[in-house]
Amino acid sequence: MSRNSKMPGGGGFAPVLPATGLHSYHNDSPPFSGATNPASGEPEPLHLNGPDSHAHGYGHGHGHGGNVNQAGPSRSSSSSSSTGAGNGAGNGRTTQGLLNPGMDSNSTQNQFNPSQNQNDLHGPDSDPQSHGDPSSSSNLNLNPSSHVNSASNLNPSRPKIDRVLTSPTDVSYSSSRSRRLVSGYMFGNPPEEKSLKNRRDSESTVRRLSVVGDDGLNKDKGGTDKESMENRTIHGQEGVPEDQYEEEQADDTPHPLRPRPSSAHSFTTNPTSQPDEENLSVASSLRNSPRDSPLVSPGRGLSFDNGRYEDALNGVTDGEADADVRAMQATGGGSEGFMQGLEGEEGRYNFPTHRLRRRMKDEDKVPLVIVACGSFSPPTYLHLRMFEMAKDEIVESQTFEIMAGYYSPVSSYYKKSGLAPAHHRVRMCELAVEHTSTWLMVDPWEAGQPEYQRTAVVLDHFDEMLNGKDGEGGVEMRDGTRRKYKVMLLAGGDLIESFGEPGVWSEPDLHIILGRFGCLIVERAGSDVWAFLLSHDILYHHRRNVIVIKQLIYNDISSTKVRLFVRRGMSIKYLLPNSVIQYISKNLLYREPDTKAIQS
Ligand SMILES: Nc1ncnc2c1ncn2[C@@H]1O[C@H](COP(=O)(O)OP(=O)(O)OP(=O)(O)O)[C@@H](O)[C@H]1O
Ligand SMILES: O=C(O)c1ccc[n+]([C@@H]2O[C@H](COP(=O)([O-])O)[C@@H](O)[C@H]2O)c1
Repeated sequence: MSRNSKMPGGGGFAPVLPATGLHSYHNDSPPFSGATNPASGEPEPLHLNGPDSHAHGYGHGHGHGGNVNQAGPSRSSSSSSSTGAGNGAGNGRTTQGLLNPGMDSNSTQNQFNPSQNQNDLHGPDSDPQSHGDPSSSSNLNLNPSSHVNSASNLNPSRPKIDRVLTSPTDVSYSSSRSRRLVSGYMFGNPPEEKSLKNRRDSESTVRRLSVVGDDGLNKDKGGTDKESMENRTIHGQEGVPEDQYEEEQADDTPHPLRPRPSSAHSFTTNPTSQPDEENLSVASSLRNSPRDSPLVSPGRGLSFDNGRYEDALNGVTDGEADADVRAMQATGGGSEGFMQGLEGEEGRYNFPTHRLRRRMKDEDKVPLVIVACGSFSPPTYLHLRMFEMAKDEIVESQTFEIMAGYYSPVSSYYKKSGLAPAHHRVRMCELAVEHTSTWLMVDPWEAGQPEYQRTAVVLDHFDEMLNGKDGEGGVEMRDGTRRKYKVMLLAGGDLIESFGEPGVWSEPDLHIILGRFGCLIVERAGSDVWAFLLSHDILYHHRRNVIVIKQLIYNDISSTKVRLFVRRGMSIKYLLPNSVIQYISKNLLYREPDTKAIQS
């Protein structure tokens, strides 16, 4: 890989590929590698289809009270991946109008803000401070509850989910994502006929509580003045991102779960420092003799002696081969209560922030949070590697600074063969990252929803959790101002190729995902990402908000095959973390044919 020359403001120019005028961070790569505007991380202005083009695709179905007419002209045009932006551009109408003919196209409540459209299609402003302006979110009416409403209205005539699949085996399903159409979803799954209100009410309370934290500046707690708002930080949980550990330790407040110096062992959690002898001895005792190690307490999860480093989620670990002693652990009861749908405090949703960095090392860059949506049934080393590959690419680009990464396992209502129940998949993802990563976390929100949530909704949820409303969230800059986290979707090439499958994704959602958020795409053997990017109009349109990641060492561990191995009694060791293997074994997962695998 070649390092790109640095742009003013800390960004990097990717070399221009002569034939196309597009950019790549790799000299040997086809031309899609996220030549984003370095200041904001957003694409530079695009004028593919003239000024009217943005009318298409943005007035989408989200947040509508009304129904989306999928049979309308927009759907038929969007059913082909190659007609996306192009077709819509010509008609000069908003998709909102097209999708919902009964609605007044001037209705601001249900319409996209034209300035947002402008931003998305013609490149958002280059001011990092205004990036991800909350107004755009509110104008887009993308809050999760409105999405849920719109999701439930996308196709009111769709049948209810049949949660017991009568489908072929995983293998046949995973061989092509188009098979998912066979399994019955279009634009996600049909909603359950449950009232979301109670859950949502408590959820929004929880959200306020968990995101703002207990600095007393929460509106609900009386801190509503401007100064208070400006000083707000996201302190959902007590965890301190790894690289802030030393810094924040300066105040002498011991972190309840962070390793504390003791007479027995002392080591630093600063990942940038070289491991000292003590670090090495702790780490090596973990690696060499897991069961005897003071770090490992079978049945209780990883725990340092004298409670110095506990697994608050009480996970199963058996000497994770690659356990990282610097890994911050979540506090509280984890996601278990929430995933079980318990009432009250026990079932409270907490947005995990224990590894979220809240300050930047290089404020010229754009603070980035990476979100991977998927089934993770089970999570494998490939899923962990995806994030590391993305990290390398991001570092190379010099445009962004990674603040955290999240898995968002899909709920049990996603109609795909081979899904273990959502609570198991959340727990497996937690186990996979708990001791092996210093920057990855698992958000149980999507998995715990009582109906399927589309990816655009999920990304919007992250945006809200991270950046809050009314400007209280985001990253604190040295001058006291706040900058919004940019949220990007991390996905494999095969998932991206499903963008082109008729009826799977809604075109307006793709504009949201690619335009407002952005995508990191990991190449996957068997899918030609480059060709697809060129052929898909919406992807091409947002190409500067898309970063393609080359797999320099190909890894094609497949969850489908892992499930089959389990069923056939074959070894799955070294394909996924030990803790996950043990969890699968303890909970007897994947023993049955997949037709029986989906239960809540
Ligand atoms: N080998 C791979 N290379 C690149 N991306 C991958 C690979 N495997 C999975 N992904 C990506 O990981 C995310 C989650 O994938 P998923 O949980 O479906 O894993 P999977 O191994 O493909 O599972 P399954 O076999 O059940 O389809 C998706 O974005 C998917 O594209
Ligand atoms: O938002 C949509 O319309 C949509 C359509 C198809 C798939 N998705 C998401 O894509 C992900 C696919 O995951 P997987 O495991 O099937 O690769 C999962 O998170 C789904 O919710 C999302």
